[in-house]
Amino acid sequence: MRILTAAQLRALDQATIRAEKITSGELMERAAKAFTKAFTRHFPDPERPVVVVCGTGNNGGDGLVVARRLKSRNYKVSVIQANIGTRSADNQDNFKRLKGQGIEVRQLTQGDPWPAIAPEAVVVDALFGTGLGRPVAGYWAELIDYLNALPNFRVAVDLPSGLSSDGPQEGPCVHADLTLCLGLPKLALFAPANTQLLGNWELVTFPLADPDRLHPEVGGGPAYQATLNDASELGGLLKKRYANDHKGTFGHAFLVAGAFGTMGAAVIAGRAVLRAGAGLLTCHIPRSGYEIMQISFPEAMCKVDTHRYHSTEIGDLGAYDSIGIGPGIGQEALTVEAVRSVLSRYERPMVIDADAINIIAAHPELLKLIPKNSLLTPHPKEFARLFGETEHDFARWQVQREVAKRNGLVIVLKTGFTSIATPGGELYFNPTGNPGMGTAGTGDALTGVLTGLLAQGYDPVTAARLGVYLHGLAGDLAAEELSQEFLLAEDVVSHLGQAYRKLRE
Ligand SMILES: NC(=O)C1=CN([C@@H]2O[C@H](COP(=O)(O)OP(=O)(O)OC[C@H]3O[C@@H](n4cnc5c(N)ncnc54)[C@H](O)[C@@H]3O)[C@@H](O)[C@H]2O)[C@H](O)CC1
Ligand SMILES: [K+]
Repeated sequence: MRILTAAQLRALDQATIRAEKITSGELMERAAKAFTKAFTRHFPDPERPVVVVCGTGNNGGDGLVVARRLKSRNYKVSVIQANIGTRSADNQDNFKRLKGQGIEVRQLTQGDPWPAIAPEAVVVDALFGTGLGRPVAGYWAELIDYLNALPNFRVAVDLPSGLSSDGPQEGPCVHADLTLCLGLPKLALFAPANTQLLGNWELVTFPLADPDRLHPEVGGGPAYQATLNDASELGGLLKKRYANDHKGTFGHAFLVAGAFGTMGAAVIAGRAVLRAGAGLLTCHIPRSGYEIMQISFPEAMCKVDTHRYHSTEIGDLGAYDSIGIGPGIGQEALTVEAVRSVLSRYERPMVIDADAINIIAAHPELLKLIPKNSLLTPHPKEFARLFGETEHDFARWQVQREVAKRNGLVIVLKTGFTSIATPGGELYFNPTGNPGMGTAGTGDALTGVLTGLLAQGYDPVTAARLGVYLHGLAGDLAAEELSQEFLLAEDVVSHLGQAYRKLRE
């Protein structure tokens, strides 16, 4: 599913109107109908009052249609009409259509005292959407502050009013508890800095033209800025398994992980390699980790380092279909040389994580040695160490894209909505995962999953998109069953099976 800028969304609306020979009013009706359906799912009790706060653009127009539709379902709905500027045509039409419906409308003009809102009412925020042209100021900014100070549950239409859809946040913004985003996702939904403003967000879909056909109309560049990975597309990327397939078919993975005191990282990542479906796994570990590995994870083969506590000399790599390097390896001088040697000798895409990333950050000349199309999986701090600090989420995505393209790498930036930048310049966002996965070892599990997918012959971009999705979905299924608080990395790994099953459905 494509992620569009506000300008691209406007062009898409026009393309839809032309292609389907409908009016803009009919498109607004579609959007508001889909919103109302989602809203009534969240708030099924029509007795609970709903106050729709409408602006004068099309976001306000949506709000007016929502009010009319809720009324027809017998909801106790009223409207506060904020007279911000000139009404859009569809706002005007729908304002007229409210007459005679028995809906109370209160007018709010600059300077008026704040309207009273019963504390149990759900406030529907329809002041501004994607048409926001500048930060909200003056009286209307104070209205936003007033709404934010109320105890009411706030549901945003499309976006919380005041939110910048395509760039860093400036100015006041409604703090929504729930955002029902219309049509297609906007970049702002994925920015960690916006988490508090958006509350939970959901996408409310309705038929729109195909954005991939927009190109000529938005003038140059791709007609979308990023893509949200969805199950229907990813499910189709899963490889089929055939009756005569065997261990060899699914690849031999090699994992360089663990050191004295961090052997758990090797165990977790190793399990994830095989649970993701690789045929064979060899782990390179320091001598003191040998028993730990063999006892806790008998399915793995072990290559033991000459050093008791660290990995220092890594042997022949020719036999392996994929390599994962980094979890728990530490940053000893001898380990730095071991990493350097693996990067220079291996010629296929590999997975680079954790301490291997920190080693590369401390020795930037290593960046050039990374085999093309390898996967790097930094979290934000590791990303900053590698590629520098950025001012905001949007600048970081820009840097992520540039470094992925320039170095021919797949960069997996691990956040709430993990982003994946590809050597071809694409940016993908992942929708699965939950805060319960913020626990020791889940990153090691991701490294294992990605290494396991590469071993099976998935191309690196597909491996990244699928691996991040499956890992997050496994975490979601585990949290559903066990609660977020209880979750351990091993629960994520042990739910990979259900995640595969669900994705294949
Ligand atoms: N395909 C869809 O998803 C559809 C979504 N729709 C909704 O339309 C809005 C966008 O509507 P638009 O009229 O372009 O803009 P807004 O209503 O967001 O607000 C614009 C309005 O406000 C003025 N304005 C802008 N910034 C400020 C400011 N800082 N202070 C004061 N006034 C400001 C501006 O001049 C306009 O008058 C989208 O979000 C959806 O909710 C449609 O229903 C069609 C289908
Ligand atoms: K809004």
